[in-house]
Amino acid sequence: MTRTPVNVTVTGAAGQIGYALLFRIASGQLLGADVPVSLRLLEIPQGLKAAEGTAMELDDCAFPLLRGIEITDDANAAFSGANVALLVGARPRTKGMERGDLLSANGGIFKPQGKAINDNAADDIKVLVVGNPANTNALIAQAAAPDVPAERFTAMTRLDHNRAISQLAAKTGAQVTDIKRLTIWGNHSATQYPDIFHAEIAGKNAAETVNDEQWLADTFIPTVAKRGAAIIEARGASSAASAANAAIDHVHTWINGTPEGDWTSMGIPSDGSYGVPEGIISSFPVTTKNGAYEIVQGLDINDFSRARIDASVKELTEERDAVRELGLL
Ligand SMILES: NC(=O)c1ccc[n+]([C@@H]2O[C@H](COP(=O)([O-])OP(=O)(O)OC[C@H]3O[C@@H](n4cnc5c(N)ncnc54)[C@H](O)[C@@H]3O)[C@@H](O)[C@H]2O)c1
Ligand SMILES: O=C(O)C[C@H](O)C(=O)O
Repeated sequence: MTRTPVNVTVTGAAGQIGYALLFRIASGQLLGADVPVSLRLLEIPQGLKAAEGTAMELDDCAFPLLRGIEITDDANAAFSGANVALLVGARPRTKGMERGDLLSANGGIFKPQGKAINDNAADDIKVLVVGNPANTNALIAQAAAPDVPAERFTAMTRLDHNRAISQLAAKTGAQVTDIKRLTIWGNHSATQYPDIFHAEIAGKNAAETVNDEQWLADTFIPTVAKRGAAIIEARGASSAASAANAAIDHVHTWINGTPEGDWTSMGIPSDGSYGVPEGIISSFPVTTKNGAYEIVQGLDINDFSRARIDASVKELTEERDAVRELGLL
């Protein structure tokens, strides 16, 4: 039986994340080895030629699942019939620039794109915002798409999740595959809180296994939370291949489900769980099944965690208030 291709729209397709992402989508790693895909690449006019070059390379791979590539600078065309939208195109943070500075620079991009999704995407559209500040950009896009269920707009904290697993594995000598139930709470920013109190390493509680609150507070949390800045410092450019990898993981898990006994982290519109104000897009522990996600409920939040979740959520409410004042909500 021939399956109808899934339409995947990627914005910022000519950028460095786009370059690391598109070949993996076309090869089947986003949706599955038996799912044909049709790509829509959205760029600004100056990016179109480079996007065409990437499309030539995609053709040259002769990917069996790739059924078409359209390149455009028109958001309405790019999101027409989109089933999955990866909103990557944005201005990346450069050396010394704080993420808060990016709000007004990037906010203007996500409002029209949210409207274009509202007006043109398929009914089952799933949106992942990667472009920073990802949580608040997702909120702006979601607010501009009143006809799309709010929960379809998500922001990427999977890179933080993967970074935290890798750091914890290195500290304990475990394999990354031994680590389960880790959570990123809050914003994709330096205030995020990687929580290991409910995590497990080979079935044992991670915080008890580490048993070193000073390492947790002074090394683990800042290393994970400031990893994006450390990569910029080292590479002179923000993370690209690891960000593309996390975007693949995020969408793949959303569609295909979390493994039994594990969960993942996603930036999603809060329903008020864990005292996070309803509506802001904050990272939570979630399980996924049949293309839908649910917040993991009933976790005990100790004082150490509470203070850090609250600090990141406070930053998110301030970002929301700032974009509201800019007329972006
Ligand atoms: N959430 C995360 O974990 C995470 C991780 C890494 C990077 N990022 C963010 O991802 C974004 C992209 O990073 P990059 O390194 O690929 O940047 P890049 O500058 O290499 O590419 C961005 C691309 O977006 C395009 N673009 C700009 N405005 C656009 C618009 N309105 N419509 C369509 N395309 C547009 C640009 O022309 C450019 O080609 C940045 O905001 C970066 O900070 C997020
Ligand atoms: O922090 C940044 O701007 C880069 C990116 O979000 C990252 O986490 O690598």
